[in-house]
Amino acid sequence: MKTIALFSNVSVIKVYGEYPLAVSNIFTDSRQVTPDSVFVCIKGYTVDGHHYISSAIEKGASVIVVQDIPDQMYEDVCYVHVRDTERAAGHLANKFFDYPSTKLRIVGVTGTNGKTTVSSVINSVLRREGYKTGLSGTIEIDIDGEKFESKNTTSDVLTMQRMLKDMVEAGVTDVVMEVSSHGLVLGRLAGVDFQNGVFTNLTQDHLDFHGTMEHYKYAKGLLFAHLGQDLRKDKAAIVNADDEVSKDYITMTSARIISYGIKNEADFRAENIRFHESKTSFTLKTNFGEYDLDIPFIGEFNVYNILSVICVLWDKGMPFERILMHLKETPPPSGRMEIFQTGDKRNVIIDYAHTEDAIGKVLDSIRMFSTKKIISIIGTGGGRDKDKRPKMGRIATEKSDYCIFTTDNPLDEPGKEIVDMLAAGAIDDQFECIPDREEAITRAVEIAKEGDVVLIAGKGHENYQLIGKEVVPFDEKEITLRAIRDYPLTENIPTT
Ligand SMILES: CC(=O)N[C@H]1[C@@H](OP(=O)(O)OP(=O)(O)OC[C@H]2O[C@@H](n3ccc(=O)[nH]c3=O)[C@H](O)[C@@H]2O)O[C@H](CO)[C@@H](O)[C@@H]1O[C@H](C)C(=O)N[C@@H](C)C(=O)N[C@H](CCC(=O)O)C(=O)O
Ligand SMILES: Nc1ncnc2c1ncn2[C@@H]1O[C@H](COP(=O)(O)OP(=O)(O)OP(=O)(O)O)[C@@H](O)[C@H]1O
Ligand SMILES: N[C@H](CCC[C@H](N)C(=O)O)C(=O)O
Ligand SMILES: [Mg+2]
Repeated sequence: MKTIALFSNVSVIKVYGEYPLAVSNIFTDSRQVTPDSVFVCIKGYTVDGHHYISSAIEKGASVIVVQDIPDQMYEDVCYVHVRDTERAAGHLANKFFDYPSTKLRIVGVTGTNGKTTVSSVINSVLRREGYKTGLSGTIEIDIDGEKFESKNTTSDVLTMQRMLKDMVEAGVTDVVMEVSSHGLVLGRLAGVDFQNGVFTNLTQDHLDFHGTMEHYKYAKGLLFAHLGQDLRKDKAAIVNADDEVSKDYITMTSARIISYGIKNEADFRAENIRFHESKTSFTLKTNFGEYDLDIPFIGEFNVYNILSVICVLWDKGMPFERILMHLKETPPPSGRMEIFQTGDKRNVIIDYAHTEDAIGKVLDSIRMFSTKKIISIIGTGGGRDKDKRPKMGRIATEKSDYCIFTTDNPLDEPGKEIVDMLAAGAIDDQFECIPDREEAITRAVEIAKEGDVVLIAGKGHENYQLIGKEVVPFDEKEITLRAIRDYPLTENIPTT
């Protein structure tokens, strides 16, 4: 692309040297740089991209975008000084990849919990119906069935625009994207033209990053601001009528509003909900009729998730009977309330709950069909929102019969510190602390009796533990099966 054209929308303070006629690519990571490309220096939380200018030039970068003017400048290299390199990266990426989001119908899903579940189900139903789709979120990036690793729930602005361009080239028409609060405030979604914004819920998480719930609420609201005020584009915000915060989000957009809920009045409302061991039934009330529905999901929270899915699919114009037909047969994504078939009479559930709200709701759901004891394994990540730890410990002890507090990606934080903070919230002494997660799982299986439920919370689909700087392979299913073999039930006396 012509360099002058590429920079036409960027607020440039000064250009040192001359723009080369054209550039071949853009990067924010020096390790990926290829010849004749643009390298944008981003000041990160860990390092400053300006430190990698030499390395980017060695790899052939011909334009360097800086926020701080370097002491030494090489001849033959063009330096572009801007006020904010992160913002510039958003403009450059959109321009370079030719505004791919405007060629796609994009659904953005935000909220503290439920984003992966909702996005995955929307994507699966659209595919079953024959749409060519793209999915991006916590578990993976999936372009019409081809899967790629996803480093973040919402990718950095360059990965985002490159991914959307790849989706356009693959013939994708509809995209479902998880939108994290970090993604919204860190400019990762700059320029993304959403057709739908979905709000699941807002409860405590990520206060290490956002500081207060008010800032966290505002961050998620930015998705609805992204939907914009241009009424020539047909856009809809899909909000949870039972979450107070929806009122604030409605004021942030002029898009059409579609609401769903269970308690309050809503366009799509679930009534007469019946919970079963491996499915949930309810009556869906709409302005155009009532429908009975069975979904292969457990828990009231999943009724909310599926209601939001219905709103999106309906807004896309999918025939209603077909939506309902597909939903009967579309399972949850991996590691979300997954009943792990071990062949043993101890029941094991693998779930991704890592907030107070999710743990409480998951335990309530299990309690609804479980007549024996619930043993929960609860952990949190190192360095993250420390304030949520005692709250997670409290709700877990309140709603389980026994808890084992452990680690879940401790990073550089000592495991003991993490488990002690979880235990600080315990309401009784029915718990123990085992920082080593493998030992914690083994212990839970060892003490569980026939019919008991072992809930392994926090990691869901993750097949690793982040310890220090290491990514240690960690397979909860393998560990569980080993524990079942090492501690067979016959040695246990069944609970009465
Ligand atoms: C706090 C945070 O968001 N950090 C993100 C940030 O990392 P960072 O600021 O540490 O980056 P850095 O390592 O300092 O690097 C700065 C710059 O130097 C460049 N660099 C670095 C090294 C090098 O050799 N050469 C080089 O050019 C980097 O490419 C980068 O441009 O930029 C990285 C690249 O975009 C992100 O992957 C990283 O996410 C980390 C992994 C992370 O854990 N983020 C979490 C907090 C997060 O964003 N979570 C949300 C989910 C929340 C939810 O689910 O609700 C998410 O969307 O994932
Ligand atoms: N609507 C909901 N309300 C409360 N808890 C939920 C809801 N949906 C799912 N959960 C719980 O939260 C966990 C995470 O769900 P999911 O992965 O769908 O959310 P997410 O928003 O994508 O999370 P993350 O931000 O960590 O990627 C689930 O395993 C379940 O325990
Ligand atoms: N999206 C969540 C993932 C948490 C997953 C859990 N396994 C942990 O590491 O705490 C976050 O960024 O906090
Ligand atoms: Mg997710």
